[in-house]
Amino acid sequence: MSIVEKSTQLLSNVESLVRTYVDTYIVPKLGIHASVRQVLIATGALTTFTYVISKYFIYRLWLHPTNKIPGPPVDWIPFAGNMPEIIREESGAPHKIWTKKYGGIVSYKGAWNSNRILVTDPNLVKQVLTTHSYDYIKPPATSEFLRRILGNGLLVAEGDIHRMQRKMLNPAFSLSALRGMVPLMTVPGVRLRRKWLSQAKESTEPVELIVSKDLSLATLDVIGITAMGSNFESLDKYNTPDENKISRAYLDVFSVDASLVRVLAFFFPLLGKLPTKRALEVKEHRRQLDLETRKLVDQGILRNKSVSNDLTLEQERAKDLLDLMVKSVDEASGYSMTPEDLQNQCLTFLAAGHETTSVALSWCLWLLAKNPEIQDALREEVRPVFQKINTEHSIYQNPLDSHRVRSQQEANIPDYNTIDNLPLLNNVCKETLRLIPPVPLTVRIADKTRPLGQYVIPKGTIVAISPVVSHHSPEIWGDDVMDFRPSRWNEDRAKAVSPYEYMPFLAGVRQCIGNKFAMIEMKTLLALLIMDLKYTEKEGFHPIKKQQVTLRPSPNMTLMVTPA
Ligand code: HEM
Repeated sequence: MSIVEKSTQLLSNVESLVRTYVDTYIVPKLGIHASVRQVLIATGALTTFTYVISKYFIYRLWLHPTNKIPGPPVDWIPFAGNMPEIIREESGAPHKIWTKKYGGIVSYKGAWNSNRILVTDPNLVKQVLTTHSYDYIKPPATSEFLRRILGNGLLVAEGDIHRMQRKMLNPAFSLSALRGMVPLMTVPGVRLRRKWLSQAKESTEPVELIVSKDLSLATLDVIGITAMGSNFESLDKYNTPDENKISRAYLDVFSVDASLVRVLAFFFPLLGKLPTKRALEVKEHRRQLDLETRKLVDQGILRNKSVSNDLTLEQERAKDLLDLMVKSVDEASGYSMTPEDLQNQCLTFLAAGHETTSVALSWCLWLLAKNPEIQDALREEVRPVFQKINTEHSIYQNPLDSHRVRSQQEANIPDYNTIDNLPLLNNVCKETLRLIPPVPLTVRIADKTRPLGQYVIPKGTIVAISPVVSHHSPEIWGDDVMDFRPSRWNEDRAKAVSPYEYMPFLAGVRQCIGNKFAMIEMKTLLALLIMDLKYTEKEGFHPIKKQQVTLRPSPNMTLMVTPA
């Protein structure tokens, strides 16, 4: 259909809408003459048509300053911009093609032809994420969506509030704090290994396992123990009457769901607010999460009131995130977090912390199943370190009652540095996060009109940053960019990559606060799950990567497992 035909059709649709409006509301009230009615209809239709065409079509497609930036033409569906291909293709796929064709800054269109830019040039990414980071905020609709699930915490805070929260929360994620959390991180890993090993031993043939669900439960247990000092036991109690309400809620909230309503909500945001069955379920889960996390926060506050002040440095190290947050005070203002603040941060850590890591581990096991030699080499590397752990030690029955530092020695649990310095384990984790970054794309909105490179980006423009584009660029990584090759991390080329090109945790002032936590957790769980289990692919199983906040495997990751 040509542009003239499309416009004529649109005008006739607008005219019929205006006619209905005039006949229903204006003519009966005012009793006006037929000829006046005709003029009213014509003027109304023409004004509406002109407004719609000028704003959503002429301005956005030609006159908006971002049109000076090269980019792809819009799809043939009027007002859909480039959304059809974005929705149709795997996350980041169109962005990769555009970057290759148009360069490190690309102009494209969202729903209703809204003006968007994609930035991958590392110097420009740095400007957005570091130099002028507070001038590029999260779009309010994205924050509202995240707030519904993740609470009103660090992830959605902006400006000075973000700056202050970040400063107060940083010590909770310091290396010394993380060192003390390692023994607790092994607890869900040991339990999951035990569960899979006993399932694998049930048959002489490889056993089929849905690994992503169990990984989600195990990572939730890690964050439960290390963030909130609570032993959810999600893994052991899943689908039983004693099931933890927090794990039930998260499992459901993060289940893959790409309903038509969600796709249409890109174009008609009000649809996203409809009280659909799914929306009501999410609301109820959120209510449960609020109740349960509030109980845990109150317990955490009490726990800290009753702790004496003569703690040894060793014990100080072994605190959980909540303990550290309760004690945190903003030096400049003297502000300390209220129970509500603590609850919101905990909700954020629970959701942001477990989902991303479990998704990363699911993809990692899949990549290792596809690359048996790397899997075998990794097993050889981690076995001597992790096989020494005494899994019968009391920390694996009562993690919260054990003295963590003493338990680490008694149970031979490797310490932070030992785990962190295993070279292949490190390379495998980094390579997984390069090839399949759990957060492949994130967006900001320009809060001020300001230059970016040689262009002017007006306030209100959506700015997309896509780690997956640079992670998959042959110019940066070489021709084998799409191969899973952990050894590339020993080579100069990978070592020289800019932090604005390799950014599974993003970069700049809003870089993932949990990045070191996530890396040591991922390494610990992976080592425990690989040391005496062997993973192979299930025949005919081809998971696709679905962006559901994170890049989840769909259907759930399923692998064949045997004892190794
Ligand atoms: C493999 C695991 C993880 C990945 C790939 C990941 C990735 C990311 C990314 C890309 C962001 C930036 C999002 C944006 O601003 O658009 C982020 C932010 C954040 N992450 Fe993570 N994350 C992981 C694990 C964790 C863990 C374990 C925690 C907490 C225990 C956590 C807590 C947070 C928080 C609170 C933010 C907001 C930071 C801020 O805005 O200042 N993440 N994460």
